Amino acid sequence: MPRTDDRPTKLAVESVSHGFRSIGDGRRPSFTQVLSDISFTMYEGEIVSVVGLSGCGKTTLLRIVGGLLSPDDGTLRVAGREVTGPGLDRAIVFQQASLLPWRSALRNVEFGLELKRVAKGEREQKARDALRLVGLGDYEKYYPKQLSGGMQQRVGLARALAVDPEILLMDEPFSALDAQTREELQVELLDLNAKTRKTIMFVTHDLDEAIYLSDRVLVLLAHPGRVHTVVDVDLPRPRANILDVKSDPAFIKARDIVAREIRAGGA
Ligand SMILES: Nc1ncnc2c1ncn2[C@@H]1O[C@H](COP(=O)(O)OP(=O)(O)OP(=O)(O)O)[C@@H](O)[C@H]1O
Repeated sequence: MPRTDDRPTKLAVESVSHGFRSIGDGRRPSFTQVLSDISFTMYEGEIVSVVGLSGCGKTTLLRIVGGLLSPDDGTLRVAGREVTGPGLDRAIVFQQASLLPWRSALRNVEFGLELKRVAKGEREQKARDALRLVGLGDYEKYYPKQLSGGMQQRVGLARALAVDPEILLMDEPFSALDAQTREELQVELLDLNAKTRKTIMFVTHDLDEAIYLSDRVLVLLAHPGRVHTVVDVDLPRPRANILDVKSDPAFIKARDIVAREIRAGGA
């Protein structure tokens, strides 16, 4: 169960269940229960990773929290308010940045602010600040095709941050990047979290990434997806560089526990 905490609750997921109906190829329609009775809480400034075997429902859960899917049952609260659909209080970063190719980096970051109807001058300022925050202050005029994969993902992150969401939802955001760029972005995400105190839900397959980034790791079991356990990561913040952290006994212990819990459920 999630530990209690003095910090304000940013996200409360209460008894969420969801299934998909498929209208198969001439056969009888079927229903698959994908998530069952999921409950957890995230506190302000926390990074919580969601891990579990492929198909256990991590992305489905993130899409429900993002309001892209309506759960069959259960309730979601963001900063105490019940939410039933998408909103600018939650921003999602996917594996691909999906930038608009005809817009510069700055204009891409402005996109969410346009939806929020922020006036032009303020929009540009906020977009510039967000680009600076992700280390791309000098690249505002560049178009997506002129940027590397890592830089495009940074622009996607800036676009999400610019609207100043309560919660950042990240679905394997670094998994398409090479190992070195991935590590750079992990370090930058921790730095960003320290500067902005954003609450971050982070879906990943990579246990090292989950432990390095997170305060807690939510382990889901499959068929149907359900919360098996929540593992606390007992590493201080700010975190040292990845190599030092990975050799820290607390890192090794947390990684072992998470790996064991995933296997225990998958057996
Ligand atoms: N739109 C959909 N229609 C029908 N079934 C779906 C749909 N989306 C997901 N599923 C099924 O729900 C289950 C969970 O999928 P989901 O993508 O959430 O899992 P995941 O844990 O994120 O997987 P992975 O780790 O492989 O990305 C899978 O069995 C998948 O086939």
